[in-house]
Amino acid sequence: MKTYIAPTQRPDTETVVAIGSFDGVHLGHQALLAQLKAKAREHRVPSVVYTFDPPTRVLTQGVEFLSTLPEKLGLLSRYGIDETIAVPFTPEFAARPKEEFLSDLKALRPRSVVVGEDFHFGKGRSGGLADLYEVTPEVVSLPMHQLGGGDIKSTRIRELLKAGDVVGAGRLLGRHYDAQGVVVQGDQLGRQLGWPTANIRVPEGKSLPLGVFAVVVETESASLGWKRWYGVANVGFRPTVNGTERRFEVHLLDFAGDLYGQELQIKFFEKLRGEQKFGSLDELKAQIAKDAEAAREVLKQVR
Ligand SMILES: Cc1cc2nc3c(=O)[nH]c(=O)nc-3n(C[C@H](O)[C@H](O)[C@H](O)COP(=O)(O)O)c2cc1C
Ligand SMILES: Nc1ncnc2c1ncn2[C@@H]1O[C@H](COP(=O)(O)OP(=O)(O)O)[C@@H](O)[C@H]1O
Repeated sequence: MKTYIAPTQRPDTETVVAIGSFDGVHLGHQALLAQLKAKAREHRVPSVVYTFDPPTRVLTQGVEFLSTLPEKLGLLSRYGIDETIAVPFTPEFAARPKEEFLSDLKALRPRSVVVGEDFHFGKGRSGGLADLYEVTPEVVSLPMHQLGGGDIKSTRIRELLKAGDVVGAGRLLGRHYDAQGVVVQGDQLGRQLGWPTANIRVPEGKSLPLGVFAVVVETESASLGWKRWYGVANVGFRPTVNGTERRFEVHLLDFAGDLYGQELQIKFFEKLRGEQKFGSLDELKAQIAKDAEAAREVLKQVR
C-alpha cells in the first residue's frame, strides 16, 4: 500500500475514495472498506483512503486514540487498500472552509466517494453529503453498523477500554485490541522479583486499558524473526513501589533473553484483575505468580 501526506502527491489518475478518521479500523470501518474495494473493482481504479493523523479531536481535547498512524496504515494495508493519504490534522487543517476540503478531494478525481451517513467536513462541520456531488458523480453513504445494542463507534470502544473491558472492545474491533511499542529500560526491579518485565513505550495518546491482562505478544524482528509468546501484562502506576507515571509492562511466559530495543505487538485477551497496592514485594511477587497461571489458563485455547 502506498502512503502520501497530500492528495496532490499521488499520480494523476481516477480513484474511489473513502474519507474518515478510521481510528481503530473497527467493524464499521471494515464494512466501509469492503464497499470501497467493491467500488474500486467496479470502476477499475485504485482504492484510496483519505484519513487524518492524529484522529480528529485527539490533540485538542486530550482524547486517547485506538490506533497510532503506523498501526492504522498496517491495518488498512491488511484489508487490501491500494493507497492512503494521511493528512496531518492540525488546528489549521480543521479550520479550513469546506470549499478547500472539496478542492483537495477533487484532485483525487473520485469516481465514487464512500462515507458514513453522518459524515461532515470543513470548518464547523459545515460540509455534508450533498456537497460531495460537486466533486464526484457518486456518493455511497453507509448506515452506522450496530452491534450489542449500539452503534459501532470509536468513542464507544474507547469507553470500553477505559473500563478495562478488552473483550467488549475486541468484539467491536473484530480482533483483539493491541498496542505496539519498543522495549525500553525500566527500574531493573522485575528481575530481582523473579518476574522480569519488558517495559513497552507506546506513543503519547495511545489508549491503554488499566489493570492486569492475559496477553499474546508477537514480534517480527531482524534478530528474533517472527515469534509469538503468551504473556501477562500490567498497565498501571505500580502503587506497591510508589510509582508515579503510567507504565506498560509485560512478562513473557517461558522466555528468557534480552528484549531491549525490540518492537513488540501486545494483544489484550482478558482482564485478570485491577492493579493493587501490596504491603510487601513478597506479596506482589506471589500475586504475579498467580496472574501468570491465570493467564496460562485463559490462553491455553489460543493456538
Ligand atoms: C503481571 C503483573 C502484575 C502486576 N501487578 C502489580 C500490582 O498489582 N501492583 C503494583 O504495584 N505493581 C504491579 N506490577 C508491577 C511491578 O511492580 C513491576 O513489575 C515491578 O515494579 C518491576 O518494575 P521494572 O520492570 O521497572 O523493574 C505487576 C507486574 C506484572 C508483570
Ligand atoms: N520472560 C521475560 N519477559 C520479559 N522480559 C524478559 C524476560 N526475560 C528476560 N527479559 C529481559 O529482561 C528485561 C526486564 O528485566 P527487568 O528487571 O524487569 O528490567 P527493566 O526494569 O529494565 O524492565 C526485559 O526488558 C527483557 O530484555
